[in-house]
Amino acid sequence: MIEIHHLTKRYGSFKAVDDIELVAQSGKITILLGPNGAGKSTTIKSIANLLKFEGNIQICGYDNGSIEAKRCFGYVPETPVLYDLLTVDEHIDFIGHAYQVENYKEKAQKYLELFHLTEKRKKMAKELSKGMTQKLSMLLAFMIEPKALLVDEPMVGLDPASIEETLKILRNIADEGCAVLISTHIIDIVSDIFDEAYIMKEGHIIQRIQKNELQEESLKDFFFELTEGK
Ligand SMILES: Nc1ncnc2c1ncn2[C@@H]1O[C@H](COP(=O)(O)OP(=O)(O)OP(=O)(O)O)[C@@H](O)[C@H]1O
Repeated sequence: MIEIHHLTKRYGSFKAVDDIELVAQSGKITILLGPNGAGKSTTIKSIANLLKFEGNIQICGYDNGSIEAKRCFGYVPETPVLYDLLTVDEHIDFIGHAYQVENYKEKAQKYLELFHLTEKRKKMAKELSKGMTQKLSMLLAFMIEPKALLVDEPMVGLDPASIEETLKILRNIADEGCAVLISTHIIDIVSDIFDEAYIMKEGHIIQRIQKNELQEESLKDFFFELTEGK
């Protein structure tokens, strides 16, 4: 579970995120939706403890700055952070050892196949296409079998088949008990798989809604009503 209480992030005097509350439950896909500049990435980076912030964030019951929290969450950033000169296999070895993942090669193999990266294993990160680097970045976060998963704009740069595969994987990961939190502004892609949505605008959470509360209305219509078509 990921719990955020009274999260505020200021850049100078500007509040990019203003006193938000959010809970991403284990076994569920929670989405953070909002127009450009709403504060989604700032929220995700605060959860990943990459930014200084005010408030309290717990991951799996631990303060997000603690080593215990770091061991239990995976993070897929908006722009993949890889080592240009390491191969796909070397990235897998590095993360497998750093997180002390048992049988990490087997776990990675499953995602290499699902993402059609098997024949790229000996390629350096700098030799991969943009979509392939995104897939490698996801593979590295998924193979540690996280209890909480932060995914920032995961579908940018992926082809339609890869988007479908990624959505299936995210659903499976949630069904195995992980708290999956996805930040995105592309509503169509997540409208089928989300369990709960938080809608963010100008640094505030303006609405929280469960999928079964939407009834006839689509998530997109609901979102546009709240954000005035942004
Ligand atoms: N390093 C920074 N310094 C100053 N302001 C920043 C910084 N990073 C983000 N901001 C501002 O904070 C606000 C929220 O930005 P953030 O990147 O969190 O939005 P977002 O919802 O992820 O947007 P997008 O969908 O465009 O990625 C924006 O007004 C942005 O200009």
